Amino acid sequence: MSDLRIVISGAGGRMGRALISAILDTPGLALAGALEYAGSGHLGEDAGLMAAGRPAGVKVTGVDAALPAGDVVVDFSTPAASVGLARRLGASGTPMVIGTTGFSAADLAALQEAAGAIAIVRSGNMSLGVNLLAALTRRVAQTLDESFDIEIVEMHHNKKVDAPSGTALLLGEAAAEGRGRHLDECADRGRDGVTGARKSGDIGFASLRGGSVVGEHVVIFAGPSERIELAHKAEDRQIFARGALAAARWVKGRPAGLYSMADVLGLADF
Ligand SMILES: NC(=O)C1=CN([C@@H]2O[C@H](COP(=O)(O)OP(=O)(O)OC[C@H]3O[C@@H](n4cnc5c(N)ncnc54)[C@H](OP(=O)(O)O)[C@@H]3O)[C@@H](O)[C@H]2O)C=CC1
Ligand SMILES: O=C(O)C1=N[C@H](C(=O)O)C[C@H](O)C1
Repeated sequence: MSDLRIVISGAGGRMGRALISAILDTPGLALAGALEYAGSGHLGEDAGLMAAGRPAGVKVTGVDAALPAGDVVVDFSTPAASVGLARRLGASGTPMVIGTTGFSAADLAALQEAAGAIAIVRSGNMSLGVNLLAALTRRVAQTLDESFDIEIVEMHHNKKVDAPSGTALLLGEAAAEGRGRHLDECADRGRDGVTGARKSGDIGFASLRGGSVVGEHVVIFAGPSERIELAHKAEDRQIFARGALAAARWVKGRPAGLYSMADVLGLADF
């Protein structure tokens, strides 16, 4: 069988480089393109040298040169870039895996629309561990009543630009779903000053930033005289790269639609 040809969008970033390195190390996968924006200082570099210190024979290019050779596009860039790319891929029918976070409600609506034309897997976290944690969070939230307050604490490196993290929101959505609610109705995304007592049923978020932390999340169920904590600690970005590449294999040939990592990992009915 021929190799799956993957185009990486956001190629020069932390995740872009982790993905290129993983593709070069994985039999059955081929790097077909490495995409950056028009003014990027990486344009023209060999993507393999940039990411892994060994040539791949694929240059970092703009969108026009990068897209045509790919079976699947894997995108870890910025919300505006991801939305633009998803719209553009509608014309070729090329499926897409999106790991980017920090989307607005309007961005998410645009991705939903784009998924009318192509298959898209989108997840705020591509790792097996976090997606299992989300399934556990849904179960625990379903089991406990609202005398248990749900708080989600996350910590990331000091270069991260969005908060709460995409993972924290994914976990919050799982908790809200477990309670039969929608996160938009009950999220408390930041406290400062005299905020008043905590509202029962809210799902609270707190974000810490510092150093080189890859990504840590704790879901706290704080009840009367006892507390349950479910936690995940990412030690290496390769866990996200592995998940994204599994999603790339899975999404090729799927009908148009918006899919999650729970679909890819078979956790949807967990
Ligand atoms: N779902 C998951 O499992 C994970 C998701 N993420 C998310 O992925 C995203 C990227 O993270 P990370 O790699 O750490 O961030 P980086 O800032 O290191 O990488 C983003 C890259 O995208 C580039 N870029 C900017 N605009 C465009 C464009 N129009 N087209 C193509 N590339 C563009 C940036 O270039 P420049 O730097 O020059 O602006 C940069 O090289 C974030 O939203 C992050 O939260 C991260 C890890 C795991
Ligand atoms: O920006 C990051 O680094 C990460 N972003 C994702 C998020 O927003 O949750 C996933 C991971 O935690 C790392």
